Amino acid sequence: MQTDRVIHVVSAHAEGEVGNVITGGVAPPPGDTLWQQRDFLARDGSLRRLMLNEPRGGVFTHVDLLVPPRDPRAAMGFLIMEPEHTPPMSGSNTICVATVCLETGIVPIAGDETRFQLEAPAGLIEIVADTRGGRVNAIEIANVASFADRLGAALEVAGLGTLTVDTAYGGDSFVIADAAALGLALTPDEARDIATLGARITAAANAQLGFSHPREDWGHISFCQFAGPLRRDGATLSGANAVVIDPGKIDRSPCGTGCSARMAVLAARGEMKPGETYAARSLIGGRFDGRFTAAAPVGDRPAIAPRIRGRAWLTGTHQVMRDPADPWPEGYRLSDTWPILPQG
Ligand SMILES: O=C([O-])C1=[NH+]CCC1
Repeated sequence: MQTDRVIHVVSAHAEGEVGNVITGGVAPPPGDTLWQQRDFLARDGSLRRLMLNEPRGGVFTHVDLLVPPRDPRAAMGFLIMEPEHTPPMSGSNTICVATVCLETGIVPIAGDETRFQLEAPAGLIEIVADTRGGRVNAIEIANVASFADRLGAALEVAGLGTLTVDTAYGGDSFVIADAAALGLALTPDEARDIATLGARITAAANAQLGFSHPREDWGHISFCQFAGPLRRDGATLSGANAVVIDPGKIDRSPCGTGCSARMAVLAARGEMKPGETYAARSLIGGRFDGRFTAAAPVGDRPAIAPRIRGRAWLTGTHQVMRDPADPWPEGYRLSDTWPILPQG
């Protein structure tokens, strides 16, 4: 056996969405802040290609790199690599990272409930873990401030005509379209169509609407979220969503940043009040419980402080290697399983 890399990975999924965690073998990227480290990973791309390209990964995977935190209140920092983007924050990835940290002892379990902080490029994320019985039963995260950007914007999409969409930020940026208006029931058999359509809507939204965070250097729309109908039962709104991740695959979880963005839009429309919850379902039946805890303005922009609760499970440990004689040292991808990113 020959290898010039040994990267230690604990693999996991959160409500169905893969979030593999690099626990060793990779030096922290250059940068004085996690955002600068994030920038480096996004520009350099070599770690993403090694871990997410075939034969070591695939368009269905994300990988999270543990790094020393910069904020002394955080137990650990982490950098998120999705198939195309290196985002400020991600709900399913945070739940995977928190679960891996607890179940491998990086963060000690402290009785029935374990509280700690993680640091993402977007900032400190409070973690409340249900650790009854000495294992992780669920993770609740206090996500970053989330806000609606545009409500009821017109969007021209070739072959579909003019859609009415919302855009919002929930730790990452979304264009949100009404699933029913597009004839989508959000059932698993629609997955390929949803993924293809969603990638086209994201590209059109970037070309026609755009996004700019008032504080963060985040100037594009990352995802299209198809929002299913909501049913209200007292203080709880229940419904499905499907979030399409560039270059065109569906989040198997209900998408924590997507739920946060959707709650921000509901709040902006007066359709959700502080203290109410959003029980979100994904195409495979994964569930996140979102809670609109309070208003949390971002500068002069109305915003909410969302919390997301979900479960993750470990699926294995791996030592990722690279043989110097491998003719594909950074792996490979083909559009039959890794779609080509549509242009606007
Ligand atoms: O839960 C989340 O926010 C996400 N899951 C995959 C992409 C973003």
